[in-house]
Amino acid sequence: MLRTCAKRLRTLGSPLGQPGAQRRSFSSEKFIHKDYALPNPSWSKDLRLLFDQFMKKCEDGSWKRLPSYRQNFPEKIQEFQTLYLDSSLAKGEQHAQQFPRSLDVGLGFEYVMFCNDVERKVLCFLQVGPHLQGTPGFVHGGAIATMIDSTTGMCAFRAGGIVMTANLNINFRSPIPLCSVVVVDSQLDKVEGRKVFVSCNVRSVDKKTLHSEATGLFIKLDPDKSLKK
Ligand SMILES: CCCCCCCC/C=C\CCCCCCCC(=O)SCCNC(=O)CCNC(=O)[C@H](O)C(C)(C)COP(=O)(O)OP(=O)(O)OC[C@H]1O[C@@H](n2cnc3c(N)ncnc32)[C@H](O)[C@@H]1OP(=O)(O)O
Repeated sequence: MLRTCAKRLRTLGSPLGQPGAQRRSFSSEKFIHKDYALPNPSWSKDLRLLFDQFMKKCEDGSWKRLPSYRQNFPEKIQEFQTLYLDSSLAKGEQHAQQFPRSLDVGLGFEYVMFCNDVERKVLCFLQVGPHLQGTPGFVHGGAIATMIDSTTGMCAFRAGGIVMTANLNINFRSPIPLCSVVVVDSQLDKVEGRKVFVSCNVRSVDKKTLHSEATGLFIKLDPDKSLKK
């Protein structure tokens, strides 16, 4: 698996074999507003198959592919600031990027999310790159938690608007091989006032292996309480 992964990355001209190659400029509009939830040469056959299968399901409108950018659009940041922050945008934050999109193509998280708002589900098809290693040959638990947080967070966001994670509870059942593809499957359980409850599991593509199970509690932000910085 790792060998196939390294081969795909070499085709990409990835920095894996050439230190310093393909470094991005932070200010590059091209990278910031590029939709990363679309196939690129680092995607394995498994990831492409899942992508194609769900793009077909999008045709009748029941499922929707969610685009994904490295940086939120300025108007979204402005809206968030106006509603929830009491201080001005700090210098460093002008270059802030979404954490799961911050690694070079193919090396970290390669993923696409699809949502079904009637079933209140968000699925994430995820390929875990070689820079996400924890135990040799397997994915770091923090990397798994990141994508569980992002997928359940998106599920909560679609139901409740702007939310923050208050609690994430994960059982790691079996390790995820590095460079494999997994399915992160999240489901909205209930909404109680400002509390949004979501559950999630992570399985292999053939569904035979349960890698992780999780529950998340998200709180809808209260515009009357600003977040302190
Ligand atoms: C910039 C633009 C944005 C636009 C977005 C656009 C597109 C993107 C869309 C989607 C992507 C989503 C993907 C991202 C996913 C990543 C999300 C993260 O990782 S977030 C970072 C980690 N989380 C924190 O750092 C939170 C730290 N905690 C807090 O700030 C507060 O505790 C907060 C906001 C969560 C709640 O604070 P309170 O003051 O508003 O609310 P209180 O009154 O404390 O709680 C409300 C109710 O919730 C319960 N509650 C709160 N925390 C709880 C907990 N940990 N366990 C159980 N219950 C809890 C309380 O007991 C209370 O319940 P009772 O109403 O009394 O019944």
